Amino acid sequence: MYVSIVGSGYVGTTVAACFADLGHQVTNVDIDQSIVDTINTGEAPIHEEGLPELIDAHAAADGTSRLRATTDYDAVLDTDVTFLCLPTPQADDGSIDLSIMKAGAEQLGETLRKKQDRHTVVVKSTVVPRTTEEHIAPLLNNPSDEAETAPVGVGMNPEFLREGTAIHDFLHPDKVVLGADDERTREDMHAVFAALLDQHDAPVVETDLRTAEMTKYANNAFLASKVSLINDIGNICKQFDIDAYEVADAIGLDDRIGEQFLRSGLGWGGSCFPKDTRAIIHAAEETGYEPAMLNAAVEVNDGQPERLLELLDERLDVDGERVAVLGLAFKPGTDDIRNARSIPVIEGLQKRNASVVAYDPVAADEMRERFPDIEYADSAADALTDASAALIVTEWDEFGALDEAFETMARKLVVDGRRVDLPIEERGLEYEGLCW
Ligand SMILES: NC(=O)C1=CN([C@@H]2O[C@H](COP(=O)(O)OP(=O)(O)OC[C@H]3O[C@@H](n4cnc5c(N)ncnc54)[C@H](O)[C@@H]3O)[C@@H](O)[C@H]2O)C=CC1
Ligand SMILES: O=C(O)[C@H]1O[C@H](OP(=O)(O)OP(=O)(O)OC[C@H]2O[C@@H](n3ccc(=O)[nH]c3=O)[C@H](O)[C@@H]2O)[C@H](O)[C@@H](O)[C@@H]1O
Repeated sequence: MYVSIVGSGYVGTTVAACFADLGHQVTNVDIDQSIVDTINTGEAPIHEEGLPELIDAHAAADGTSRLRATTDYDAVLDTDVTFLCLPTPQADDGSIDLSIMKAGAEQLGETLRKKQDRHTVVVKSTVVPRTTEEHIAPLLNNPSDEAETAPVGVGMNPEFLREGTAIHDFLHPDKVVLGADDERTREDMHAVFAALLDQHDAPVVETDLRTAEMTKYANNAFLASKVSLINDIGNICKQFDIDAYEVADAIGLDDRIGEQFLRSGLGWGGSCFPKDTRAIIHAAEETGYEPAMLNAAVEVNDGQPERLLELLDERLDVDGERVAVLGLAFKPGTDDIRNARSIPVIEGLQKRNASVVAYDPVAADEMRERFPDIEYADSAADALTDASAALIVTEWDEFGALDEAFETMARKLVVDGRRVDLPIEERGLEYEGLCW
Protein backbone atom coordinates (compact mmCIF):
# COMPACT_ATOMS: atom_id res chain seq x y z
CA MET A 1 0.00 0.00 0.00
CA TYR A 2 0.97 3.64 -0.33
CA VAL A 3 1.28 5.12 3.14
CA SER A 4 2.19 8.64 4.21
CA ILE A 5 3.28 9.64 7.70
CA VAL A 6 2.92 13.25 8.78
CA GLY A 7 5.47 14.07 11.48
CA SER A 8 8.80 12.30 11.39
CA GLY A 9 10.00 12.29 14.98
CA TYR A 10 10.50 9.31 17.29
CA VAL A 11 7.20 7.69 16.34
CA GLY A 12 6.79 8.85 12.73
CA THR A 13 10.27 7.81 11.64
CA THR A 14 10.06 4.45 13.38
CA VAL A 15 6.63 3.67 11.98
CA ALA A 16 7.69 4.76 8.47
CA ALA A 17 10.84 2.65 8.48
CA CYS A 18 8.93 -0.39 9.81
CA PHE A 19 6.07 -0.03 7.30
CA ALA A 20 8.65 0.23 4.49
CA ASP A 21 10.31 -2.90 5.86
CA LEU A 22 6.94 -4.65 5.78
CA GLY A 23 6.63 -3.85 2.07
CA HIS A 24 4.61 -0.64 1.97
CA GLN A 25 5.66 2.35 -0.12
CA VAL A 26 6.09 5.05 2.53
CA THR A 27 6.49 8.82 2.46
CA ASN A 28 7.39 10.85 5.54
CA VAL A 29 6.15 14.45 5.56
CA ASP A 30 7.85 16.78 8.04
CA ILE A 31 8.28 20.55 8.25
CA ASP A 32 11.89 20.13 9.37
CA GLN A 33 14.10 20.16 6.26
CA SER A 34 17.07 18.69 8.12
CA ILE A 35 15.04 15.63 9.19
CA VAL A 36 13.83 15.18 5.62
CA ASP A 37 17.37 15.47 4.24
CA THR A 38 18.74 13.04 6.82
CA ILE A 39 16.19 10.36 5.94
CA ASN A 40 16.70 10.89 2.21
CA THR A 41 20.43 10.37 2.59
CA GLY A 42 19.64 7.01 4.22
CA GLU A 43 20.36 8.02 7.80
CA ALA A 44 18.32 8.07 11.01
CA PRO A 45 17.39 11.50 12.42
CA ILE A 46 17.18 10.08 15.98
CA HIS A 47 19.18 7.64 18.10
CA GLU A 48 17.18 4.40 18.09
CA GLU A 49 18.52 0.86 17.93
CA GLY A 50 17.99 -0.78 14.53
CA LEU A 51 16.64 2.37 12.89
CA PRO A 52 19.79 3.34 10.93
CA GLU A 53 19.87 -0.13 9.33
CA LEU A 54 16.19 0.04 8.28
CA ILE A 55 16.48 3.55 6.88
CA ASP A 56 19.68 2.68 5.10
CA ALA A 57 18.00 -0.39 3.58
CA HIS A 58 14.80 1.34 2.48
CA ALA A 59 15.66 4.99 1.77
CA ALA A 60 18.33 4.16 -0.81
CA ALA A 61 18.75 6.90 -3.39
CA ASP A 62 18.99 4.38 -6.25
CA GLY A 63 15.34 4.45 -7.28
CA THR A 64 14.49 1.17 -5.51
CA SER A 65 13.60 2.97 -2.34
CA ARG A 66 10.40 2.20 -0.41
CA LEU A 67 10.93 5.13 1.98
CA ARG A 68 11.34 8.78 1.19
CA ALA A 69 10.79 12.03 3.02
CA THR A 70 9.56 15.44 1.96
CA THR A 71 8.38 18.77 3.32
CA ASP A 72 5.66 18.88 0.66
CA TYR A 73 2.20 17.87 1.94
CA ASP A 74 1.11 17.20 -1.66
CA ALA A 75 2.99 13.90 -1.35
CA VAL A 76 0.03 12.50 0.61
CA LEU A 77 -2.07 12.74 -2.56
CA ASP A 78 -0.17 9.78 -4.00
CA THR A 79 -0.94 7.62 -0.97
CA ASP A 80 -3.98 5.71 0.34
CA VAL A 81 -3.59 6.18 4.06
CA THR A 82 -1.96 8.93 6.15
CA PHE A 83 -0.85 8.50 9.75
CA LEU A 84 -0.67 11.65 11.87
CA CYS A 85 2.36 11.33 14.16
CA LEU A 86 2.57 14.93 15.32
CA PRO A 87 3.54 15.99 18.83
CA THR A 88 0.86 16.54 21.48
CA PRO A 89 2.83 18.39 24.16
CA GLN A 90 1.72 19.61 27.55
CA ALA A 91 0.34 23.12 27.92
CA ASP A 92 1.31 25.20 30.96
CA ASP A 93 -1.81 24.09 32.87
CA GLY A 94 -1.03 20.41 32.24
CA SER A 95 -3.68 20.00 29.55
CA ILE A 96 -2.93 18.62 26.10
CA ASP A 97 -1.74 21.27 23.63
CA LEU A 98 -3.42 20.45 20.33
CA SER A 99 -2.08 23.40 18.36
CA ILE A 100 0.50 21.38 16.37
CA MET A 101 -2.01 18.58 15.68
CA LYS A 102 -4.60 21.05 14.50
CA ALA A 103 -2.13 22.93 12.27
CA GLY A 104 -1.02 19.64 10.69
CA ALA A 105 -4.59 18.37 10.27
CA GLU A 106 -5.65 21.67 8.75
CA GLN A 107 -2.89 21.56 6.17
CA LEU A 108 -3.64 17.91 5.50
CA GLY A 109 -7.33 18.71 5.08
CA GLU A 110 -6.59 21.48 2.58
CA THR A 111 -4.29 19.18 0.64
CA LEU A 112 -6.77 16.29 0.57
CA ARG A 113 -9.44 18.53 -0.94
CA LYS A 114 -7.43 18.16 -4.18
CA LYS A 115 -7.90 14.38 -4.11
CA GLN A 116 -10.70 12.65 -6.02
CA ASP A 117 -10.70 9.27 -4.26
CA ARG A 118 -11.51 8.64 -0.64
CA HIS A 119 -8.51 8.87 1.67
CA THR A 120 -8.00 7.52 5.18
CA VAL A 121 -6.32 9.55 7.93
CA VAL A 122 -5.28 7.74 11.09
CA VAL A 123 -4.42 9.65 14.26
CA LYS A 124 -1.45 7.89 15.87
CA SER A 125 -0.50 10.70 18.22
CA THR A 126 -1.66 10.38 21.81
CA VAL A 127 -4.79 12.52 22.16
CA VAL A 128 -7.37 12.81 24.94
CA PRO A 129 -10.78 11.20 24.39
CA ARG A 130 -12.98 12.91 21.80
CA THR A 131 -10.08 14.83 20.20
CA THR A 132 -10.19 12.89 16.94
CA GLU A 133 -13.93 13.28 16.45
CA GLU A 134 -14.26 16.83 17.80
CA HIS A 135 -11.01 18.53 16.71
CA ILE A 136 -9.34 16.53 13.93
CA ALA A 137 -12.18 15.10 11.81
CA PRO A 138 -13.82 18.54 11.30
CA LEU A 139 -10.56 19.78 9.77
CA LEU A 140 -10.58 16.92 7.28
CA ASN A 141 -14.27 16.72 6.31
CA ASN A 142 -17.30 18.96 6.28
CA PRO A 143 -19.27 18.84 9.55
CA SER A 144 -22.30 17.46 7.70
CA ASP A 145 -20.37 14.49 6.21
CA GLU A 146 -21.40 11.02 7.42
CA ALA A 147 -18.37 8.95 8.59
CA GLU A 148 -19.06 6.10 6.14
CA THR A 149 -19.37 8.30 3.06
CA ALA A 150 -17.12 11.23 3.95
CA PRO A 151 -14.27 11.97 1.50
CA VAL A 152 -11.80 11.31 4.33
CA GLY A 153 -12.15 8.31 6.63
CA VAL A 154 -10.81 9.09 10.10
CA GLY A 155 -9.31 6.46 12.39
CA MET A 156 -7.35 6.34 15.65
CA ASN A 157 -4.53 3.88 16.21
CA PRO A 158 -2.61 4.52 19.44
CA GLU A 159 1.07 3.60 19.55
CA PHE A 160 2.61 1.65 22.43
CA LEU A 161 6.28 1.50 21.40
CA ARG A 162 8.99 2.48 23.87
CA GLU A 163 11.99 4.56 22.96
CA GLY A 164 15.16 2.52 22.93
CA THR A 165 13.29 -0.60 21.76
CA ALA A 166 10.99 1.17 19.31
CA ILE A 167 11.59 -1.00 16.24
CA HIS A 168 11.17 -4.25 18.15
CA ASP A 169 8.08 -2.96 19.97
CA PHE A 170 6.42 -1.76 16.78
CA LEU A 171 7.05 -5.01 14.92
CA HIS A 172 6.08 -7.21 17.90
CA PRO A 173 3.14 -5.41 19.52
CA ASP A 174 1.18 -6.91 22.44
CA LYS A 175 -1.93 -5.61 20.69
CA VAL A 176 -3.00 -3.47 17.76
CA VAL A 177 -5.83 -1.09 18.60
CA LEU A 178 -7.90 0.05 15.63
CA GLY A 179 -10.37 2.80 16.49
CA ALA A 180 -12.90 3.94 13.93
CA ASP A 181 -16.52 4.95 13.82
CA ASP A 182 -17.12 3.43 10.38
CA GLU A 183 -16.41 0.14 8.68
CA ARG A 184 -14.57 1.45 5.60
CA THR A 185 -11.97 3.21 7.71
CA ARG A 186 -11.51 0.12 9.86
CA GLU A 187 -10.96 -1.98 6.73
CA ASP A 188 -8.30 0.44 5.46
CA MET A 189 -6.51 0.27 8.81
CA HIS A 190 -6.66 -3.54 8.71
CA ALA A 191 -5.16 -3.46 5.22
CA VAL A 192 -2.17 -1.42 6.39
CA PHE A 193 -1.56 -3.67 9.40
CA ALA A 194 -2.09 -6.96 7.54
CA ALA A 195 1.60 -7.23 6.63
CA LEU A 196 2.64 -6.73 10.26
CA LEU A 197 0.04 -9.16 11.58
CA ASP A 198 1.16 -11.77 9.02
CA GLN A 199 4.59 -11.87 10.57
CA HIS A 200 3.58 -11.29 14.21
CA ASP A 201 0.27 -12.62 15.39
CA ALA A 202 -0.98 -9.94 17.81
CA PRO A 203 -4.53 -9.51 19.11
CA VAL A 204 -6.43 -6.80 17.21
CA VAL A 205 -8.74 -4.65 19.33
CA GLU A 206 -11.44 -3.10 17.20
CA THR A 207 -13.19 -0.23 18.85
CA ASP A 208 -14.51 3.29 18.40
CA LEU A 209 -12.40 6.44 18.21
CA ARG A 210 -12.71 7.62 21.79
CA THR A 211 -12.14 4.17 23.33
CA ALA A 212 -8.95 3.85 21.26
CA GLU A 213 -7.83 7.24 22.55
CA MET A 214 -8.61 6.32 26.16
CA THR A 215 -6.90 2.92 25.85
CA LYS A 216 -3.62 4.71 25.20
CA TYR A 217 -3.95 6.92 28.31
CA ALA A 218 -5.08 3.98 30.43
CA ASN A 219 -2.03 2.00 29.31
CA ASN A 220 0.42 4.78 30.14
CA ALA A 221 -1.40 5.78 33.35
CA PHE A 222 -1.35 2.20 34.57
CA LEU A 223 2.36 1.72 33.87
CA ALA A 224 3.33 5.11 35.32
CA SER A 225 1.27 4.36 38.43
CA LYS A 226 2.87 0.93 38.73
CA VAL A 227 6.31 2.57 38.83
CA SER A 228 5.08 5.16 41.34
CA LEU A 229 3.61 2.42 43.51
CA ILE A 230 6.87 0.47 43.53
CA ASN A 231 8.66 3.75 44.32
CA ASP A 232 6.29 4.40 47.22
CA ILE A 233 6.94 0.85 48.43
CA GLY A 234 10.66 1.34 47.75
CA ASN A 235 10.71 4.48 49.88
CA ILE A 236 9.07 2.52 52.71
CA CYS A 237 11.65 -0.25 52.22
CA LYS A 238 14.44 2.30 52.59
CA GLN A 239 12.97 3.47 55.93
CA PHE A 240 13.12 -0.13 57.20
CA ASP A 241 16.52 -0.91 55.67
CA ILE A 242 14.99 -3.41 53.25
CA ASP A 243 16.08 -3.98 49.64
CA ALA A 244 13.11 -2.97 47.44
CA TYR A 245 14.49 -5.04 44.56
CA GLU A 246 14.31 -8.24 46.61
CA VAL A 247 10.72 -7.37 47.47
CA ALA A 248 9.93 -6.53 43.83
CA ASP A 249 11.43 -9.82 42.62
CA ALA A 250 9.19 -11.67 45.05
CA ILE A 251 5.93 -9.86 44.30
CA GLY A 252 6.66 -9.95 40.55
CA LEU A 253 6.27 -13.74 40.72
CA ASP A 254 2.56 -13.20 41.29
CA ASP A 255 1.09 -13.24 37.78
CA ARG A 256 -1.49 -10.69 38.85
CA ILE A 257 1.33 -8.22 39.56
CA GLY A 258 3.88 -9.26 36.91
CA GLU A 259 7.62 -8.69 36.95
CA GLN A 260 7.81 -5.72 34.56
CA PHE A 261 7.88 -2.07 35.58
CA LEU A 262 8.90 -2.84 39.15
CA ARG A 263 12.26 -1.03 39.02
CA SER A 264 12.15 1.48 41.84
CA GLY A 265 14.38 4.55 41.82
CA LEU A 266 14.29 8.02 40.33
CA GLY A 267 10.93 7.45 38.66
CA TRP A 268 9.57 8.14 35.22
CA GLY A 269 10.58 10.80 32.78
CA GLY A 270 10.41 10.99 29.02
CA SER A 271 8.16 12.54 26.47
CA CYS A 272 5.07 10.55 27.38
CA PHE A 273 4.40 9.36 30.95
CA PRO A 274 4.74 12.86 32.47
CA LYS A 275 2.68 14.70 29.86
CA ASP A 276 0.13 11.93 29.35
CA THR A 277 -0.66 11.44 33.05
CA ARG A 278 -1.10 15.20 33.44
CA ALA A 279 -3.20 15.47 30.27
CA ILE A 280 -5.64 12.75 31.33
CA ILE A 281 -5.81 14.18 34.87
CA HIS A 282 -6.64 17.57 33.37
CA ALA A 283 -9.18 16.09 30.94
CA ALA A 284 -10.85 14.20 33.81
CA GLU A 285 -10.96 17.33 35.97
CA GLU A 286 -12.65 19.21 33.16
CA THR A 287 -15.47 16.69 33.32
CA GLY A 288 -15.70 17.22 37.10
CA TYR A 289 -13.82 14.07 38.19
CA GLU A 290 -10.70 14.31 40.38
CA PRO A 291 -8.49 11.23 39.75
CA ALA A 292 -6.94 10.67 43.18
CA MET A 293 -4.75 7.71 42.20
CA LEU A 294 -3.19 9.47 39.22
CA ASN A 295 -2.56 12.62 41.23
CA ALA A 296 -0.76 10.49 43.81
CA ALA A 297 1.31 8.77 41.09
CA VAL A 298 2.51 12.17 39.89
CA GLU A 299 3.23 13.35 43.43
CA VAL A 300 5.36 10.30 44.26
CA ASN A 301 7.22 10.67 40.97
CA ASP A 302 7.92 14.35 41.48
CA GLY A 303 9.43 13.63 44.90
CA GLN A 304 12.04 11.01 43.88
CA PRO A 305 14.81 13.35 42.57
CA GLU A 306 14.71 15.37 45.80
CA ARG A 307 14.89 12.15 47.85
CA LEU A 308 18.06 11.23 45.95
CA LEU A 309 19.57 14.62 46.70
CA GLU A 310 18.61 14.37 50.37
CA LEU A 311 20.47 11.06 50.60
CA LEU A 312 23.48 12.87 49.18
CA ASP A 313 22.98 15.77 51.65
CA GLU A 314 23.10 13.30 54.55
CA ARG A 315 26.64 12.32 53.53
CA LEU A 316 28.11 15.48 52.01
CA ASP A 317 27.60 19.24 51.97
CA VAL A 318 27.91 19.66 48.19
CA ASP A 319 28.38 23.46 48.28
CA GLY A 320 31.48 24.07 46.12
CA GLU A 321 32.06 20.32 45.61
CA ARG A 322 32.49 18.61 42.25
CA VAL A 323 29.57 16.19 41.75
CA ALA A 324 29.38 13.78 38.80
CA VAL A 325 25.98 13.13 37.24
CA LEU A 326 26.10 9.85 35.32
CA GLY A 327 23.31 9.61 32.76
CA LEU A 328 21.22 12.41 31.26
CA ALA A 329 18.79 10.63 28.93
CA PHE A 330 15.39 9.82 30.44
CA LYS A 331 16.23 6.12 30.07
CA PRO A 332 19.03 4.09 28.48
CA GLY A 333 19.04 3.52 24.72
CA THR A 334 17.85 6.98 23.72
CA ASP A 335 19.19 10.52 23.36
CA ASP A 336 15.79 11.89 24.46
CA ILE A 337 16.06 14.20 27.48
CA ARG A 338 12.45 15.36 27.53
CA ASN A 339 11.38 15.40 31.19
CA ALA A 340 14.47 13.36 32.10
CA ARG A 341 14.99 12.93 35.85
CA SER A 342 18.48 14.31 35.31
CA ILE A 343 16.93 17.78 34.91
CA PRO A 344 15.54 18.15 38.48
CA VAL A 345 18.66 16.42 39.79
CA ILE A 346 20.97 18.97 38.11
CA GLU A 347 18.68 21.83 39.18
CA GLY A 348 18.82 20.59 42.77
CA LEU A 349 22.62 20.38 42.65
CA GLN A 350 22.84 23.89 41.23
CA LYS A 351 20.56 25.14 43.98
CA ARG A 352 23.01 23.63 46.46
CA ASN A 353 25.88 25.41 44.67
CA ALA A 354 27.60 22.18 43.60
CA SER A 355 29.96 22.14 40.63
CA VAL A 356 28.24 19.72 38.26
CA VAL A 357 30.09 17.52 35.77
CA ALA A 358 27.73 15.47 33.62
CA TYR A 359 28.22 12.52 31.32
CA ASP A 360 25.91 10.62 28.97
CA PRO A 361 26.99 8.41 26.05
CA VAL A 362 24.49 10.00 23.63
CA ALA A 363 22.40 12.73 25.26
CA ALA A 364 25.02 15.31 26.29
CA ASP A 365 24.56 17.51 23.21
CA GLU A 366 20.83 17.71 23.83
CA MET A 367 21.42 18.66 27.46
CA ARG A 368 24.00 21.33 26.61
CA GLU A 369 21.18 23.53 25.33
CA ARG A 370 19.25 23.08 28.59
CA PHE A 371 22.24 23.54 30.93
CA PRO A 372 24.96 25.40 29.01
CA ASP A 373 26.92 26.27 32.17
CA ILE A 374 27.71 22.87 33.60
CA GLU A 375 30.74 20.79 32.61
CA TYR A 376 30.27 17.87 30.21
CA ALA A 377 32.79 15.02 30.42
CA ASP A 378 33.79 12.88 27.44
CA SER A 379 33.54 9.67 29.44
CA ALA A 380 32.13 8.39 32.72
CA ALA A 381 35.70 7.93 33.95
CA ASP A 382 36.49 11.60 33.20
CA ALA A 383 33.35 12.67 35.06
CA LEU A 384 34.41 10.69 38.13
CA THR A 385 37.93 12.15 38.19
CA ASP A 386 38.30 14.41 41.26
CA ALA A 387 34.55 14.25 41.98
CA SER A 388 33.50 14.25 45.64
CA ALA A 389 30.36 12.29 44.80
CA ALA A 390 28.65 10.60 41.87
CA LEU A 391 24.93 10.28 41.23
CA ILE A 392 23.66 7.49 38.96
CA VAL A 393 20.69 8.93 37.10
CA THR A 394 20.30 6.70 34.00
CA GLU A 395 21.16 2.99 34.03
CA TRP A 396 23.36 2.85 30.92
CA ASP A 397 25.08 -0.58 30.71
CA GLU A 398 28.52 1.02 30.61
CA PHE A 399 28.09 2.35 34.16
CA GLY A 400 27.90 -1.26 35.38
CA ALA A 401 31.34 -1.83 33.85
CA LEU A 402 32.99 1.06 35.74
CA ASP A 403 35.72 -0.19 38.02
CA GLU A 404 39.16 1.43 38.55
CA ALA A 405 37.66 4.78 37.50
CA PHE A 406 36.21 5.08 41.03
CA GLU A 407 39.77 5.26 42.38
CA THR A 408 40.18 8.68 40.71
CA MET A 409 37.37 10.22 42.77
CA ALA A 410 38.23 12.71 45.50
CA ARG A 411 35.77 10.82 47.68
CA LYS A 412 34.30 7.48 46.55
CA LEU A 413 30.73 8.41 47.41
CA VAL A 414 28.02 7.08 45.06
CA VAL A 415 24.28 7.68 45.40
CA ASP A 416 22.47 5.42 42.96
CA GLY A 417 19.04 6.33 41.60
CA ARG A 418 18.78 3.35 39.23
CA ARG A 419 20.22 0.25 40.92
CA VAL A 420 23.29 -0.28 38.75
CA ASP A 421 25.58 -3.19 39.60
CA LEU A 422 28.69 -1.43 40.95
CA PRO A 423 31.94 -2.77 42.51
CA ILE A 424 30.94 -1.55 45.97
CA GLU A 425 33.10 -3.93 48.02
CA GLU A 426 35.97 -4.22 45.53
CA ARG A 427 36.44 -0.46 45.24
CA GLY A 428 35.41 0.41 48.79
CA LEU A 429 32.60 2.70 47.66
CA GLU A 430 30.51 4.68 50.11
CA TYR A 431 27.30 3.55 48.46
CA GLU A 432 23.71 4.62 49.00
CA GLY A 433 20.77 3.30 46.95
CA LEU A 434 17.57 5.30 46.59
CA CYS A 435 15.18 2.50 47.56
CA TRP A 436 17.53 -0.23 48.73
N1 LIG B 1 8.06 9.13 21.66
C1 LIG B 1 7.43 8.00 21.93
O1 LIG B 1 8.04 7.03 22.37
C2 LIG B 1 5.95 7.85 21.72
C3 LIG B 1 5.17 8.94 21.39
N2 LIG B 1 3.81 8.79 21.21
C4 LIG B 1 3.01 9.93 20.80
O2 LIG B 1 3.25 10.15 19.40
C5 LIG B 1 3.18 11.56 19.10
C6 LIG B 1 4.46 12.01 18.45
O3 LIG B 1 5.49 11.88 19.37
P1 LIG B 1 7.04 11.94 18.96
O4 LIG B 1 7.28 11.14 17.74
O5 LIG B 1 7.79 11.59 20.20
O6 LIG B 1 7.19 13.49 18.61
P2 LIG B 1 8.49 14.25 18.04
O7 LIG B 1 8.48 15.58 18.65
O8 LIG B 1 9.69 13.36 18.19
O9 LIG B 1 8.22 14.37 16.46
C7 LIG B 1 7.24 15.15 15.88
C8 LIG B 1 7.65 15.56 14.47
O10 LIG B 1 6.59 16.33 13.89
C9 LIG B 1 7.16 17.35 13.10
N3 LIG B 1 6.16 18.40 12.86
C10 LIG B 1 5.76 19.38 13.70
N4 LIG B 1 4.78 20.11 13.12
C11 LIG B 1 4.56 19.57 11.90
C12 LIG B 1 3.64 19.86 10.85
N5 LIG B 1 2.76 20.84 10.93
N6 LIG B 1 3.69 19.09 9.74
C13 LIG B 1 4.59 18.08 9.63
N7 LIG B 1 5.46 17.76 10.59
C14 LIG B 1 5.45 18.49 11.72
C15 LIG B 1 8.37 17.80 13.88
O11 LIG B 1 9.30 18.47 13.05
C16 LIG B 1 8.89 16.45 14.42
O12 LIG B 1 9.84 15.87 13.56
C17 LIG B 1 2.85 12.24 20.43
O13 LIG B 1 1.46 12.39 20.55
C18 LIG B 1 3.34 11.24 21.47
O14 LIG B 1 2.66 11.37 22.70
C19 LIG B 1 3.20 7.57 21.33
C20 LIG B 1 3.93 6.47 21.65
C21 LIG B 1 5.36 6.50 21.85
O1 LIG C 1 3.47 6.78 25.14
C1 LIG C 1 4.66 6.65 25.02
O2 LIG C 1 5.43 7.46 24.50
C2 LIG C 1 5.36 5.43 25.53
O3 LIG C 1 5.66 5.66 26.93
C3 LIG C 1 6.36 4.58 27.55
O4 LIG C 1 7.59 4.34 26.86
P1 LIG C 1 8.90 5.20 27.12
O5 LIG C 1 8.54 6.49 27.77
O6 LIG C 1 9.64 5.22 25.84
O7 LIG C 1 9.81 4.37 28.13
P2 LIG C 1 9.52 3.36 29.35
O8 LIG C 1 10.41 2.19 29.18
O9 LIG C 1 8.10 3.09 29.57
O10 LIG C 1 10.09 4.22 30.56
C4 LIG C 1 9.44 5.41 30.98
C5 LIG C 1 10.08 5.92 32.24
O11 LIG C 1 9.78 5.06 33.34
C6 LIG C 1 10.96 4.70 34.03
N1 LIG C 1 10.79 3.34 34.57
C7 LIG C 1 10.34 2.34 33.80
C8 LIG C 1 10.19 1.08 34.31
C9 LIG C 1 10.51 0.81 35.64
O12 LIG C 1 10.39 -0.32 36.17
N2 LIG C 1 10.97 1.84 36.39
C10 LIG C 1 11.13 3.10 35.90
O13 LIG C 1 11.54 4.01 36.63
C11 LIG C 1 12.07 4.80 33.00
O14 LIG C 1 13.32 5.03 33.61
C12 LIG C 1 11.61 5.99 32.18
O15 LIG C 1 12.06 7.19 32.76
C13 LIG C 1 5.51 3.31 27.46
O16 LIG C 1 6.24 2.23 28.04
C14 LIG C 1 5.19 2.99 26.00
O17 LIG C 1 4.32 1.86 25.96
C15 LIG C 1 4.48 4.21 25.38
O18 LIG C 1 4.22 3.97 24.01
